[in-house]
Amino acid sequence: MELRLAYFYPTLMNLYGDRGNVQVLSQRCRWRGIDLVVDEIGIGDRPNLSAYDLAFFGGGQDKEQYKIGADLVQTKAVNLRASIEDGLVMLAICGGLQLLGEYYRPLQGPPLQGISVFDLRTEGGHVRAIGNVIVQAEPELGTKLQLIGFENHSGRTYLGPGCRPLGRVVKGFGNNGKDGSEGARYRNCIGTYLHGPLLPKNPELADYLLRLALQRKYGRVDLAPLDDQLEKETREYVMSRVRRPHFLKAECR
Ligand SMILES: NC(=O)CC[C@H](N)C(=O)O
Repeated sequence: MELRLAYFYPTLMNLYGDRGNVQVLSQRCRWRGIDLVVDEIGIGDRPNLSAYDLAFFGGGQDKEQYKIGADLVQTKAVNLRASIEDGLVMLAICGGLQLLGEYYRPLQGPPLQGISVFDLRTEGGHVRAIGNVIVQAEPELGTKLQLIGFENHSGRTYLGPGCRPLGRVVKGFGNNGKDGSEGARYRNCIGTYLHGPLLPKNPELADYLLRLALQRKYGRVDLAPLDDQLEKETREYVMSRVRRPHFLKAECR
């Protein structure tokens, strides 16, 4: 079996080792004899996204978001929106999540237009949300699934009725520090503020994405279980040390 993954802006949108998410998907496929072909999609590229099963879009600082923002809207929005409607499985982290919404208005500088895959809007806040996060995933992802990660963002994201959250914040800040929501979901597209990178610490989520992609492409899912003992020990260690989030001034970006 073969899956193809479109990796958006890998050199610019790669905060806190977000690239590790793609490495985890590749390795978990390899261990199961599935070939994951990764194509890097950069500024100016016009990929035929209907040829892909998965897509990944990492986080970035405001300055990187400004570098790719116009390209995303002008050369990729139509194709990407259509593919997500068609069931493309996508994971977007932090700055990527924000640009899949309607807009991100940073604290300084003009607003960045998003591509409205998600019904959400993001406003820059005066203090950054920084710290470890625990999220209780929504039941569709697994009734007992808790996700862990690290957040560092100025943006406060507010979801509209057209998308659901990825989960509820147990510890940390999440989308906006007020309504308890974290991340967003629309069809097979998941967005989250969790860096870390996310998937090495949350292998269940990696397999959830692979299952969706295999189901869509082959109509069946055959994912052999893996030995995740090391990942489980890492999670337990991190969870035992998660404290309340702390905040720095926005100028410290
Ligand atoms: N960690 C990130 O991807 C940051 C996203 C955005 N620049 C913000 O500060 O909100």
